[in-house]
Amino acid sequence: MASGTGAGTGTPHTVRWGIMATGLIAEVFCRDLLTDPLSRNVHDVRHTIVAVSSSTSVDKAASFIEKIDGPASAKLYGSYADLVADADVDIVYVATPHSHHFQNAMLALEAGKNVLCEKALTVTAAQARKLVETAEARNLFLMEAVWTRFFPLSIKIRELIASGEIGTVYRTMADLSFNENNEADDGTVTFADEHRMVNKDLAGGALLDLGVYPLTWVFQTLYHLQPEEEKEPPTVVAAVNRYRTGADETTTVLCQFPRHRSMGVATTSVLVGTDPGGNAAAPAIRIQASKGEIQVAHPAFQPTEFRVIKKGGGVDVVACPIPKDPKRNWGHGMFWEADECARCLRDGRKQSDSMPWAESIVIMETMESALDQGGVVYPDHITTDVYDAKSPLNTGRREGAAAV
Ligand SMILES: NC(=O)C1=CN([C@@H]2O[C@H](COP(=O)(O)OP(=O)(O)OC[C@H]3O[C@@H](n4cnc5c(N)ncnc54)[C@H](OP(=O)(O)O)[C@@H]3O)[C@@H](O)[C@H]2O)C=CC1
Ligand SMILES: O=C1OC[C@@H](O)[C@H](O)[C@H]1O
Repeated sequence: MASGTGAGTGTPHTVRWGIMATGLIAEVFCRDLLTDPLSRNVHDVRHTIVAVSSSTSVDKAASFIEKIDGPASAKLYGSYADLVADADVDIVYVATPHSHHFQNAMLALEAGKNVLCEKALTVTAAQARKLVETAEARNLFLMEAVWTRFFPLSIKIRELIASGEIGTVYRTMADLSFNENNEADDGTVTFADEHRMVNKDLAGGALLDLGVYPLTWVFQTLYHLQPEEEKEPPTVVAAVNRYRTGADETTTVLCQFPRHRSMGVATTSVLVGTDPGGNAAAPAIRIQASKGEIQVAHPAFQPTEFRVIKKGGGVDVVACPIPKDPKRNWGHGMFWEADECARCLRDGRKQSDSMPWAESIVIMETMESALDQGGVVYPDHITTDVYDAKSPLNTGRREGAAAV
């Protein structure tokens, strides 16, 4: 469902969020939760933050709620286990590094909580399957937080393709690359080796962090719209260049869908940029079809404009700005995925039609295959699919810290 829904249908359904981790994206997501849904013309759902947890300390949770100008009533926890035990929490937002997603999401599901988990859902496909099995067995909602799928822009593009407006889509090329080169141009990037973007202990690397977005465009245009019985996992051919930390720095993934004679090309890098001049001169995404193509402007994760180009001429430019709540002077676009979670919870749906479990799994399989082909090997303790409530990934003991 897009924005602009539910006007005049009575009291909005309010969802009570528990926030797991207090880093950068948790801050952005929570600021979106705190915006007034009416500022995006949403009338049927609302959000409230009832608890925040930090694995570092209660003080960090307190600073977080202050920083985001969040509700003083929110409970503050110094452990993820305390958060998932809170009876007032309807859904847990997991905002930890990739390495932690499986254990943290399991912690929440095992405690009977619904989960929205940041992308990439897990480090391995087996972990993703285990999360889905657990959610299904416990009758809980689970969704990978691929927020772009819930943008009105994405919905419009999926509708355009489904309506046949550009004919049959045969190829999608999508890129999300950040030029993070150091000024010395010595092949090193601005991230320290310990940073989650390049640190293998945190399942860093271009593909899991950025490449998941070009793959989202490949899948939402070439896979998602196919009839259920015709969906086929792609044949995956990948090339990977590894950074000095062993994580991938530049990765290209070819996805071939033989049944539909279509092909996706997803590229990602931390050494070159999709839009180096910052003027959206080249499209980040090209959805190429028999009667024309759709071009989507950078960045692939937060696009606000696309062009429909018909074979033989004719260009329509479609702007899809992200609404701001004037009272908070804020609007990032993550609220649409939160609205989707709220509607699923309200309606008793355990998975989203726009980001279904099976699709998160097939994308994880695709990324796993690409990383395998490129020789990227992550440490055992973050690739295991054996859940351990006492794993340091759940208790927050940092690498090298004394065992508790
Ligand atoms: N949707 C989007 O646009 C974006 C999504 N992301 C995704 O969000 C997730 C988090 O990224 P981001 O917020 O940038 O990361 P940050 O490093 O800023 O925050 C991660 C948080 O996780 C917690 N954490 C627990 N254990 C560790 C550990 N060993 N090392 C580091 N942090 C730990 C910490 O919170 P605490 O101390 O409170 O427990 C920390 O603040 C990733 O999955 C990333 O892919 C990131 C950016 C944008
Ligand atoms: O999900 C993301 O989107 C925005 C990027 O800046 C960030 O690195 C990535 O995690």
